[in-house]
Amino acid sequence: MKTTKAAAVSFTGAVKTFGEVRAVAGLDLEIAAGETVALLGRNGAGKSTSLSLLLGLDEPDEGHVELFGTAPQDAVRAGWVGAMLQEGRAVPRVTVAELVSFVAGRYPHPMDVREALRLAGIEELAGRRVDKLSGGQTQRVRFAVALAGSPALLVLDEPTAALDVEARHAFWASMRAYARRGHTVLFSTHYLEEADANADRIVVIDHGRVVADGSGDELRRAGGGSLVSFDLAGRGTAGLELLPGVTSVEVRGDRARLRTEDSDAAVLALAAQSLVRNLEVKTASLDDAFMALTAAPGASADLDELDDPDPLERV
Ligand SMILES: Nc1ncnc2c1ncn2[C@@H]1O[C@H](COP(=O)(O)OP(=O)(O)OP(=O)(O)O)[C@@H](O)[C@H]1O
Repeated sequence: MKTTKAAAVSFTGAVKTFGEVRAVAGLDLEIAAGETVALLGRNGAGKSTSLSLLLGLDEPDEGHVELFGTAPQDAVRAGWVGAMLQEGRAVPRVTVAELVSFVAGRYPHPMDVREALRLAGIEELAGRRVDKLSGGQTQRVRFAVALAGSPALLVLDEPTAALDVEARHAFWASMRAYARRGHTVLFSTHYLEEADANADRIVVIDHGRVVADGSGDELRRAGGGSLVSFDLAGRGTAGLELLPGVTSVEVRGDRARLRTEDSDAAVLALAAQSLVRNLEVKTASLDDAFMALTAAPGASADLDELDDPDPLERV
């Protein structure tokens, strides 16, 4: 039964196992109605499986998943949910407008078809056959299909994966416009900057459970702290892990980098040991924080990768 108080999305101890693999391993997550939430995680972290549970495409082995206080299948059947998934075969021989109209017709309070095409940026494709489109065009048709029912909850699995830069900007502008109307949006992505710019909240999952949940700034603080780099000039690394606030020590060639929660105290301690050659202090990026939050215990990060991230910070 739908109540105004119920969360839009609620995972309680959800588990989904495939043979030996615990794809979702005790997921607890609540998303309030009206929130826009990004789901981040490395390849295989469990994002798509979590979205399948949420959409009622799969059942959890343990725990519960609810949408608006009811079972996912019931919420989907009631027309409260629209989804854009990574896969899905194109329907042959129908036009874009026919497909979007067909989907809209299955919802109780659909969006005007032209409005859905406009929001997805594909008005000019209305008369084109859906099985004759490019990858990016197909992706935007999927977005129009997800919007067609004017759903209270919009679920988007890697929505910008095949889009060029201009299409990405247009997509996020439309997504935000839709969210501003009071709808709940949950999207998964590998693009940290896109998550930071377009979500109220970022949920990081790793090995099938939530490892961080907050705004981009909160994640930077939780996972990153500050990075203090300097030349070792032949000196060893013994004792560096004991300096104030230091949570990790990485060494590449003759250069060391400390991740620390107290960069001022760490720098003073380094100065006392005359270890301030080519000293550099910077706040961790969201990319750094993400890698720290999802790194396997004992894994060492590649300094080149951290110092020269992809402009879009894809993870
Ligand atoms: N149907 C399935 N059968 C067997 N294993 C599966 C199945 N679906 C997912 N898995 C495994 O479960 C784990 C989680 O996969 P999932 O697709 O949910 O991750 P993801 O975070 O969406 O990854 P990506 O970013 O690569 O899309 C992986 O180890 C994957 O190989």
